[in-house]
Amino acid sequence: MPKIVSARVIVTSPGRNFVTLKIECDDGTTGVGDATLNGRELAVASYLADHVVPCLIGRDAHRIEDIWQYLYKGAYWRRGPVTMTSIAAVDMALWDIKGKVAGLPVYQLLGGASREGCMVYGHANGTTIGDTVAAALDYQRQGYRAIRLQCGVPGMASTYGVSGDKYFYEPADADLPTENIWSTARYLRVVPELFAAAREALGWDVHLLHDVHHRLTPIEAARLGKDLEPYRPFWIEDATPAEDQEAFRLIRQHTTTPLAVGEIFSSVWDCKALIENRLIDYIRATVLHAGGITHMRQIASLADLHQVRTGCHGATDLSPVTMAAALHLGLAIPNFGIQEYMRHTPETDAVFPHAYRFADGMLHPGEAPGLGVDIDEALAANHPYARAYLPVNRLEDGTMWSW
Ligand SMILES: O=C(O)[C@@H](O)[C@@H](O)[C@H](O)[C@H](O)CO
Ligand SMILES: [Mg+2]
Repeated sequence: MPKIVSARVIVTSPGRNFVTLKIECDDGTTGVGDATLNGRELAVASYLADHVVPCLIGRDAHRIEDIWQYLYKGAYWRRGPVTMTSIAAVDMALWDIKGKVAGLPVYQLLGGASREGCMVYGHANGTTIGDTVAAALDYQRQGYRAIRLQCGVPGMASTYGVSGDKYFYEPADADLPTENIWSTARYLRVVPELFAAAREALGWDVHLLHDVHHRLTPIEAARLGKDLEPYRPFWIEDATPAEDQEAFRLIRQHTTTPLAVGEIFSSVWDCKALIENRLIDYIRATVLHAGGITHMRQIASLADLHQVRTGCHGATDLSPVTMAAALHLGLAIPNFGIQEYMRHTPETDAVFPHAYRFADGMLHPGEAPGLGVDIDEALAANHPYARAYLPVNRLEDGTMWSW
């Protein structure tokens, strides 16, 4: 059995900050796990290096479930994004090792392929509705079957999801949090206009999605859901702050627009009520912040019992290691829905060479043994960490709001 002899935490910043755990066994096999928590990276780096790594040395790398339980129950202070992201990094690395030792891609260890590939959604954004629709047409031309639409709000200097760059969106943007100003009234007027223009230009054979990004009250979210029904969105995401699980019941009572939530969830306990009461249609938790492949598979199984499908988070602050692990899981589970694919920059891809490939609107993890991704440590060393924060949001009167 492969015994763990070392585990290193690698912090690198090829355009944005990433934290990666690399585990090495006595037979030379290595495995990688993503440990990136956007805006709080060093908390996880320390949790791993100072508290988890000492407990890993000497353990049997094949005992993934036992190590998961040891780190989860052994922490005493269970759950939360720092703990579960740290456990996730160990878990991903151990699945990577197991696949390499078996000579199989991880999806084969999870039951084999349940589909030809994982449908992904691209990110069309623009300052105006016209710019956003033009970007969406470009994604459609590239073969994307699903496209997220985010546009500027007239009268607002900035909003979530709209960047100066057509293809790459990076929310962590400053050494201290940028302060944004928000107006729900202005926003609620522009999104239905955006979807009407998009349907007019793109037609009906493409899925259109939108991320509300935690900013509406339940009744405002119900309003948006109703207003978008004529345009058949694939989903609206994070319609209201996710921890208020009961709020989704109110939204459900008013609209048939599908609801997605969960990228900030870190365990099954955060979403159990939402899933069991069928208050959502897609669960957005993913392997990085929700405890790795081992725990995300549990969440997906619970979701499957209630006809909830996965729609895993896949923003640029989740490294290619997470994308690879999510695709192996997404290929294998019965209730895969869609995978977010906010493409990384070439600079990031160079540090994280990977086997997954885009074709025909889908990503496939590839056939390399393990996860099919690695970290180029020499290149990683060229990109020193630079503190960066996600923005904060205030209403026009200065009230602190969700970003
Ligand atoms: O759906 C999404 O991709 C967003 O919610 C993310 O861009 C999110 O803002 C970032 O991952 C936060 O770090
Ligand atoms: Mg989101």
